Order: sequence, then structure tokens, then C-alpha cells
Amino acid sequence: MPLSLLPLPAAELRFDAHFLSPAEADKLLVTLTAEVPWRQDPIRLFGKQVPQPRLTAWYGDAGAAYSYSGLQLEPLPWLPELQQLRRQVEQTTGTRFNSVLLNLYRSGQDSMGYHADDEPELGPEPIIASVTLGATRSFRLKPRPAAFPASAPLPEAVSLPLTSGSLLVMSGSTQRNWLHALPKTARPVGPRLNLTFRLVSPKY
Ligand SMILES: O=C(O)CCC(=O)C(=O)O
Ligand SMILES: [Fe+2]
Repeated sequence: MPLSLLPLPAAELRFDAHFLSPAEADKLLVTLTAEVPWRQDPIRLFGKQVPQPRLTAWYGDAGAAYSYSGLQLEPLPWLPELQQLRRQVEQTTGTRFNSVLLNLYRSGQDSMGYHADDEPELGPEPIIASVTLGATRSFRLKPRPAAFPASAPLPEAVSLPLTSGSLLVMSGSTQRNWLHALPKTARPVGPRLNLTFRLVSPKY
């Protein structure tokens, strides 16, 4: 299945619900959950240090250092499974990636707040390829008000259910014009593992 373009104004979003087969996605979820050295780093939130409401890991080519929410992350060396997935994602998107951020949402209580992936090392129009394994969670996008003319109504926020094995590609002006989040849910849901492949420019 090719990637299909999702209709969101002033954004570039492509989606394939069946990028990985259910069997591939399940196998990868089990392997990565067990083999990744998951961490729960503190983040600064309103001036206070609090644990992130999810587990994370950062893999990449040597030198692909990245700062995220005030954290400096040195990449772990690629696991064979992640290398293979990177190649698959590169083939499908026609883009090169040198790193991947893994987020493990252990339950519906784990989440990620609204943000844009607009750190300088990602460049002005980053391409971010997001693979989901495990539970379906809603990915929310809302407009950045400053990015839209004040004279017209703002576009509405949207919810995309990201299912296991799906691939979502954000590119072009998406990060400049929209924020995204993975809200908590009160529904009982199993773990969800998300991988966002990125191309970061090494800092020398
Ligand atoms: O878990 C997700 O689908 C979103 C992850 C995300 O936005 C990020 O890693 O920057
Ligand atoms: Fe993000």
C-alpha cells in the first residue's frame, strides 16, 4: 500500500495503515519492549522536575546527538531490528534517517503533551516518520494560532487513531503550523510503542 495524503490545511501528512503486517508489528513490539534499555528521564514542567509520563530510548548513528525538551541525548547504537525498520521506512519515504526516538506508553495514563518537533537540528522543514506498534491511541493535531491568518477561523483540531503497524509521515510545513500530542485515555488500553525516525544534523 502506498502512502496516502491526509487532508490537513497548511500541513503535509501521509499515512499507511498497513505499513507492517500485524505479525511483523507484534513481533517487533515484543522484541523491542524486552531488549531496549528503557529510561524515564525527568523533564522540566512549569519550572519543576517531573518524570516523563512514558519510557523512552534514542538510537542513531554516532554523532547524531539531539536535545529534546531540554535533555541532551547521546544515541545508542542501532539494534538489528531497528536498522531493518529504518531501511524499510527509508525505502517507503524515499528519505534518509539517522536516528529514531522510541516512546513506550505503558498504559492509557502515559502520554505526550502538545509540542512541535522543531528543534534547530531537525532543520526548517523536517521529515518525521512515525511507526506505531501495539495499542491504538489517538494522535491529536491542533493549529498553532500564530501560523494562521487572524481574519479567518482557525482550522479545527483533529484526531488520528494510529493503529499497530501504521506509518505516519509528517513533512513540509507541518511542524511550523501545527502542534501534536498523544493524550491520556481513560479507556483500558495495552502498551503502545511509537518510533519516530528523524534526520538530525550532527553538531560539531
Ligand atoms: O507517540 C506518538 O505517536 C507521538 C510521538 C511524538 O510526537 C514524538 O516522539 O515527538
Ligand atoms: Fe512529536
